[in-house]
Amino acid sequence: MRLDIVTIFPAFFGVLDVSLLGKARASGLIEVGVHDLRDFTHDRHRTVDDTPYGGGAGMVMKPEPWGEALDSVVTPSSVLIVPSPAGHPFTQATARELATREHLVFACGRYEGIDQRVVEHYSERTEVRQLSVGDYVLNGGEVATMAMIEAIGRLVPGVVGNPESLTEESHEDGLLEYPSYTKPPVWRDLAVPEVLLSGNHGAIAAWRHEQQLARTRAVRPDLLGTADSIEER
Ligand SMILES: COC(=O)c1ccnc(N)c1
Repeated sequence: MRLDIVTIFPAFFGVLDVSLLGKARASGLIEVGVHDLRDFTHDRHRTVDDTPYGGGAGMVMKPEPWGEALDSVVTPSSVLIVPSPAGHPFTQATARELATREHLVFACGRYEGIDQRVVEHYSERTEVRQLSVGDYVLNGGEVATMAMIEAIGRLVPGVVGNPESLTEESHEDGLLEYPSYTKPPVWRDLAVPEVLLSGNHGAIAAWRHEQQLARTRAVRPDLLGTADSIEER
């Protein structure tokens, strides 16, 4: 998989050289290119924004630099991802799907966003996905892009050492994950649930599934379908 990121803060993505993704890059599983949008400007001030047509507060990112920057990385088989609070929800299912793609390009907008014609133009040439990481606003797409890259990157085969650890996580099966415990068996008078020490794998699996259902009902009832589908889970 190759990732290309266009941003006015390229240094922000230096962290991709460490952590899990650092190893994925070193092993060649994931190639990452970070591009400074200002390198695609031609004026002395390296201008990337201007006032909005129709008035209003803030500034809008100009289409010309974005056109030159994206032309340098986007191909017909790319997925152009534009992080936006107005985007479709980015979920674990989205991450799973994008982890199967060969080339992802992230366009990190700032200010009041990118001139809409950029999305319009590239939608004619490649797959464009406007994606939101939650119902809140950030100052720029960089943090959202980092979150999406981590969620996607860890699902790329070979990136996470033990693929088993990916199957029992929150949202993988539509439920929140069960609580986890490790040694010591008692800590500050708090004991690990007996069933987990029983060695009875059937009882442990049943307890964990019940914990998933209880947690999901309590914290994220929106993830549960109709009543009958809950029992099927
Ligand atoms: C500027 O980008 C955002 O504010 C943003 C991007 C993706 N998801 C969000 N919830 C916000």
